[in-house]
Amino acid sequence: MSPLITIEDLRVRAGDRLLVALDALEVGPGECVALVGESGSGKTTVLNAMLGLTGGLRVSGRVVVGGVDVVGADERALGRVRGSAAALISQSPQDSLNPTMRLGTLLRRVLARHGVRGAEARERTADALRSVLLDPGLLRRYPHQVSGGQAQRFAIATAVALRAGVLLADEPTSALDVTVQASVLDLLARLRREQGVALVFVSHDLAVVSGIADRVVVLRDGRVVEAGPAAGVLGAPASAYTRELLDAVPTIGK
Ligand SMILES: Nc1ncnc2c1ncn2[C@@H]1O[C@H](COP(=O)(O)OP(=O)(O)OP(=O)(O)O)[C@@H](O)[C@H]1O
Repeated sequence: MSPLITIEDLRVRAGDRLLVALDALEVGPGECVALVGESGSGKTTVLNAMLGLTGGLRVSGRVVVGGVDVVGADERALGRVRGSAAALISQSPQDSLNPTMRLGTLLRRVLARHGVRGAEARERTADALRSVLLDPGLLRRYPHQVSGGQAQRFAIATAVALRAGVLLADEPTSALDVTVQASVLDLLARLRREQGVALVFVSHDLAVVSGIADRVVVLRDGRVVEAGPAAGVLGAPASAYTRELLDAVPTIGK
C-alpha cells in the first residue's frame, strides 16, 4: 500500500542552525511511528514540517503528506493538508479551542471550512462522536465544561469527521491521568485498525511508546540516533543515548 507520509532528505534550518535532518521516513495506512528524544531534539519541528507550519524557518527536501507535497506548497494546498489530510492532536486541545463557542459550533465551523455542510456535516459528526465514544450532548458544552480526556476525544473526533488519514499526535496523553490516557491510546489504536489511519506519535514517555508504536525514530539535536521496529529499538537499543532515555523509565528497559 502506498505510504500516507513520505519524507526524503528533510532539512529544517533557523538561519545557519540545523534544527532537523531526517533522511527518510515513510508511514503507511494503519502504521504508528513514534518520534522520541529529549526536550529540544526536534520532534515537534518534524510534525510542524509535515503540516507546513515552519514560517521563518528554511525547509528543504521532500515531505509528502496525504498526496500533497508540503515543501514549497501554496496556502491553498497547505489548507488541504491541515485538517483534511492530516490532523494535529496536541497535548492540551482545550487551549486551541475558542472558549466562547460551544463544541458543536466549533465542529460545524471546522467542517464548513473544509466544504462539509448540512446533512453531510450532521452525519459525519454523529459517526465521529460514536467512533470516539462521546455523548452527542457534549456538543452543547463550552470547552471549559469538558474534562481533558473528553477534550482530547473531541479533538480526535474532529479529525475523524474530517476523514484525516494521518494523525500527528504531539504528547497527546501527557496531560491526562493514567486511566484516561489508556482509553485515548485504545481509541488511537482502534482508529488505526478500523480506519487505516496513519499515526505519528511524539512522546517523552517510552512506556507509552512501547505500547503503541510499530516503529521508533530516536532523535537527538535534530539527528536520527537510531530507528527501527519498536521492539528492537526499545528492547535492545543500539545507542547509549536510547539506553539513557530508557533508563529514565521505571517499568521498561530494566
Ligand atoms: N521557529 C524556530 N526558530 C528557531 N529555533 C527553533 C524554532 N522552532 C524550534 N526551534 C528550535 O529547534 C529545536 C527543536 O525544537 P522542538 O520543539 O522541535 O523540540 P522537541 O523535541 O519537540 O522538544 P519538546 O519535547 O520540549 O517539545 C530546539 O532547539 C528549538 O529551540
